[in-house]
Amino acid sequence: MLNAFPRVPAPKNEPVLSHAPGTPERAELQATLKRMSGEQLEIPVVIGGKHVHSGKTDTVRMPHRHKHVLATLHEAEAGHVEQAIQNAMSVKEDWARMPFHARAAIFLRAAELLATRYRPLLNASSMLGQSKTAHQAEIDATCELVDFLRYNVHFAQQILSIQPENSPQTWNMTDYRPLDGFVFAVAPFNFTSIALNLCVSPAIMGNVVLWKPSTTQMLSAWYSLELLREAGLPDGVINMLPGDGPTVGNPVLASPHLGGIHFTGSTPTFNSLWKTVGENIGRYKQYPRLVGETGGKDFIFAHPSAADDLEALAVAIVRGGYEYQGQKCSAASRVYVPESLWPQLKERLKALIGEIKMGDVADFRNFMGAVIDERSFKKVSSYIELAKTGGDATIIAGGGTDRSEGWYVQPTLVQCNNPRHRIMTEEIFAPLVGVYVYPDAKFEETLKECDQSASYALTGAIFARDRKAIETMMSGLRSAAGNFYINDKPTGAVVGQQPFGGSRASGTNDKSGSMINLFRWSSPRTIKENFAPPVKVPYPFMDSDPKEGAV
Ligand SMILES: NC(=O)c1ccc[n+]([C@@H]2O[C@H](COP(=O)([O-])OP(=O)(O)OC[C@H]3O[C@@H](n4cnc5c(N)ncnc54)[C@H](O)[C@@H]3O)[C@@H](O)[C@H]2O)c1
Ligand SMILES: N[C@@H](CCC=O)C(=O)O
Repeated sequence: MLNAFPRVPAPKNEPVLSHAPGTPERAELQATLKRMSGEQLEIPVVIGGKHVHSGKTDTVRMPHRHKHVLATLHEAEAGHVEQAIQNAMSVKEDWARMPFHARAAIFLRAAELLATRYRPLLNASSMLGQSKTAHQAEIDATCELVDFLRYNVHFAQQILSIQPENSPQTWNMTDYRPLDGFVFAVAPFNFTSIALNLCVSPAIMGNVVLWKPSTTQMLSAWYSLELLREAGLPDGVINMLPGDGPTVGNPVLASPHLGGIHFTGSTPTFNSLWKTVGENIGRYKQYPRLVGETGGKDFIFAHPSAADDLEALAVAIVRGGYEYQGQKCSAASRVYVPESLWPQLKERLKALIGEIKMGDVADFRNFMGAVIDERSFKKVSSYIELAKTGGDATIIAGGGTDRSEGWYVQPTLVQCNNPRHRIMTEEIFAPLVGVYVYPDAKFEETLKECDQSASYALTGAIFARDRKAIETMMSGLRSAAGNFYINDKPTGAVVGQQPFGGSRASGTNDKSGSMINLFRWSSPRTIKENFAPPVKVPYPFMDSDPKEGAV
């Protein structure tokens, strides 16, 4: 019992630890990597806090050593989905009625645990299971997830405090109820933080969630759920349903209790979920909210006036394009360069790419690990083959692949002679960057090409010194990216600083890690209380004046 509406602690972005040689965090992480590499977890379906071993199993492997099994996971089937829905609906009222400060405390405690004891666990599991380097794991699995937890509590409190005007004798209120039914959170493989945040943001607003992580993210997903359990999350608020997409998804989407989908993943998958919801629309007890952050074909566009910033441009292309093997929805994957800059830039890119070390992420000298799985390896290999044999394209750097031990793909740079080349327009989601070199005089024409040639609009970056050119690019590319960077790479959005999301085929642009996203998980009720309700029917103007007669 608490007779107060306390302010939540002011959030600050979690500092990124360097893991440099000699630091305590490096020693702790290395010890955890060693221990986890020697274990083989058994990951269950989790319903109402109970661990269910379905018996239908799959394996989680290291992408960079694909024979190494890290975990066996039990896959959920239709019966488990039904149990999970029943369980979620049975705890829904209790969770929704829990006072905000109590819900908030659970997520704040989780943030604290993650910033300390769970840090090496989440970092190591993301490194081993998703092939992230120590730095990429730290900025995702620890820092961004801590930020999501703390900022979402802060944003939720701000929302609750947004209240309507009052008038004499009346008091008006907005009651931020959770949605009717449950929320289905469907997660991609590539970000540990995003996967859990898909659950946390609806849950902080009082919703119950069915969570379907990606099979290739299951190791870090398991430790993420353990984190919330240890922080005090009641059983059933988040039920975890590992497994095949449609096997889990179809029965969930058929439930009359579906209240919303919180999705991050590819555009085709979100389209198929949306289509199924449309087909099932008559079944639902409410209109499900559909929130989806999807694919990208993110650009870097250089203006001739970036000549004095060539090194920054080259580094932005390399970091933006190849960090985490180009498997960020925000990764730079098409670059537009003026002819005047290309000869010098090309040499710098060749040199920088040539220095990149790729290999086992437990070896901290490596800048890149492997791509996530065989499907991804085959997909990017087919684009490399296209570059080699299809004409209209030249491989400038990289182009090699090796599947013998891990799913390794060299950082690859391909010059395309046609701005509509498939490498310049399709999401590949791997370390492959396309470059189109344009005549300086065709700057504005090429800007239009950049805006129109891909169906996505997630992130984009421009490089220029000339302020007039910056303004022209800002306005010419206004609809081409939901996150727009000036003289910076297009990746690395920070919660609270650059709310993240895109439009067109990149999603509903509900800006994860912001108040905008949290609003989607609430069904507000407006309440008016009248302290002096009228006690007679006639209006005052009808009161009869004895001197007035009918006109
Ligand atoms: N815009 C963003 O914020 C953002 C962030 C991260 C990743 N992404 C995108 O995610 C993609 C990469 O992730 P991925 O390969 O895991 O995506 P994906 O679409 O293959 O899978 C995403 C999730 O959907 C599930 N799924 C597939 N079919 C389903 C169905 N019928 N019902 C229910 N669930 C189903 C998968 O099992 C997985 O958990 C890229 O396209 C990337 O751009 C976008
Ligand atoms: N928010 C991340 C991208 C997430 C997508 O995979 C970034 O800004 O780089």
